[in-house]
Amino acid sequence: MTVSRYYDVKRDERGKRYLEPFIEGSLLLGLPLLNKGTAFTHEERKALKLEGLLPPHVTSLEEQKERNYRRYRLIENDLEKHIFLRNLQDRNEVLFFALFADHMSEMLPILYTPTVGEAVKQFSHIYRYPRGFAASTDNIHDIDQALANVPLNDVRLAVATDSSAILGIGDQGFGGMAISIGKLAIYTAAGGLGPDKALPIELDVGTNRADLINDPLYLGVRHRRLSGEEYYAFMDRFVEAFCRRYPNAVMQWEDFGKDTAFAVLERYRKVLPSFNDDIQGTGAVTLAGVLSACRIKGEQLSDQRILVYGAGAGGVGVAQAMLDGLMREGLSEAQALDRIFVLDSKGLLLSNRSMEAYKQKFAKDPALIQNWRVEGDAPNLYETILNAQITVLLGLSGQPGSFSEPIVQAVRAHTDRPIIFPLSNPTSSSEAIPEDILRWTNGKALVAAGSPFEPVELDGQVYPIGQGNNAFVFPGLGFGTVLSKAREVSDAMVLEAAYTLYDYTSKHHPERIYPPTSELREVSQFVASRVIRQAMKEGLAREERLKGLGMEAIQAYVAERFWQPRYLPYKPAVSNP
Ligand SMILES: NC(=O)c1ccc[n+]([C@@H]2O[C@H](COP(=O)([O-])OP(=O)(O)OC[C@H]3O[C@@H](n4cnc5c(N)ncnc54)[C@H](O)[C@@H]3O)[C@@H](O)[C@H]2O)c1
Ligand SMILES: O=C(O)C[C@H](O)C(=O)O
Ligand SMILES: [Mn+2]
Repeated sequence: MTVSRYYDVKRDERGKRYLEPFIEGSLLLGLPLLNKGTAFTHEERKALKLEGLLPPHVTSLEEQKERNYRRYRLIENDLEKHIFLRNLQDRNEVLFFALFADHMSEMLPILYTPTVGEAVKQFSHIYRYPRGFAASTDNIHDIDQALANVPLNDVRLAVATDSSAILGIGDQGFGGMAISIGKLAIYTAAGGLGPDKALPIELDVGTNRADLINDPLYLGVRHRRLSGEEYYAFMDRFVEAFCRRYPNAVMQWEDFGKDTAFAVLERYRKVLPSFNDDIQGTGAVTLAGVLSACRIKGEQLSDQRILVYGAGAGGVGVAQAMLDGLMREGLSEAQALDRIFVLDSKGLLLSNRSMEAYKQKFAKDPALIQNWRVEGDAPNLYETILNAQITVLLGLSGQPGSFSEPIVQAVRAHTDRPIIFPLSNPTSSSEAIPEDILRWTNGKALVAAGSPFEPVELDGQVYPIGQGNNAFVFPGLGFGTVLSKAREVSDAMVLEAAYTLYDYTSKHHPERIYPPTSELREVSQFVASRVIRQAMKEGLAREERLKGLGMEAIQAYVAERFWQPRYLPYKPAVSNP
């Protein structure tokens, strides 16, 4: 099997990798995985029939980066910057990833949250060039044929969304493809996954947005979303065909709304190694951050009383992670549940009202609130904070501004150093602005947010704002699963990712809640290594080469396989005289 229909990656006598293309001339310049642009050497130009098609001067990768970075810096609008970088990715992937790697913290908010949210919304209007795989109600009946058209033969990790709950901006129809593309760009830039091993996928089952369907430029199928049996018939067909085409691939489910997220995860997690980023990745990243905040406070997680605001994929995933963390500190499940309070749009979850199955574990016995002072049927956010003496407030509601000053002061009534994480994305959905929380609490609150925020200056002191985003977990979790060839992504592997992030932060940044995003690559390598070790411990790893390796050897194994943005030399199959 070759890596792609259009080329293969081989090793020479000395073990050095090179590209063997099956196409030549201008076709090569049109494929972003093969194109080097002006960096093709004179020898390569001759051998590949590129002479005359490129300017005479051969440019180095460094010079190409410089040329593009200069243009990039002249663009003022973030969405235009996103479009510029995406165009570069669609022209020349090595150059794109080399540039991204050099400017990780600067470009992350452009390629990923929050600007990717705008790219999702505008997808059909800013569209330029195809990328990834579009499964839809138009091709699901010939899905094997459609998948056979994908030129990549060795996909190891796919990110798929049905676009029903993109970030906090809801149903986005076909536009969700931009999220799958964005997540995979991080997998390559920070997670070590080769771009030829990655496949972004949009599962276009329709949209319930009339404005999209009525937009003449809209690129998705024009009907309401499939639901119920029809939806799962679509998903079953897709998953079966995907496993036939890519039997070695791991799947990351992304931005499925609460009505499908839990069901899809459970339905397929033993069919193919897979995880839901919003449930599991978010749970892990939040647990790591709350543990770090506790360390800064000089307290234990079990000293806290935790409120999770929002009970969808993110909220329930976070509540479960808190439960796991509390039990690791020695609490029984019942004791741990006593410290966790989950609210949805109707208020505190109470077991005497009907609710979706995935919420039920966190619902409280109504007897608990008998002596609470409450005005409506169920305690609201403010009432729960006061009555339950909350010390940790976690926002996964997508409700901007819901952590107002009275809410934050209510938490402060129970602790001098409240832990407050408005985790909803993009920036416009954040439950609060970190600067406000710090001002309201005279800098005492321990704050992290889902979207990036500039450091806050208050009374001469500078507070960096950690980014509590699953980007600190999914690249390492996914790449570790790929490298270990794990049969499944177990709950213990996800939890291991959380403690790895926590350990990394404790060691390298003891004063911070999360590391700076410039260290995403280091974090991801460490997470991948410990996820591999955990998969081995549980007997899930199928990679023979890992047998008997200790932690140091596993780390070396990961580092060696970490994809680097460097041009490989070309050696055409038919040698030229
Ligand atoms: N920081 C991160 O890494 C991260 C990860 C996942 C999700 N999130 C954020 O969490 C938010 C929700 O995403 P999701 O995937 O859980 O979506 P979802 O559709 O699965 O769930 C949304 C939930 O929001 C809650 N909600 C809605 N209105 C509310 C209200 N008025 N009061 C209280 N709760 C209300 C409901 O409980 C609902 O279930 C989004 O803004 C998303 O960006 C952040
Ligand atoms: O995409 C992000 O920035 C994080 C998370 O997956 C989300 O849905 O908000
Ligand atoms: Mn998401």
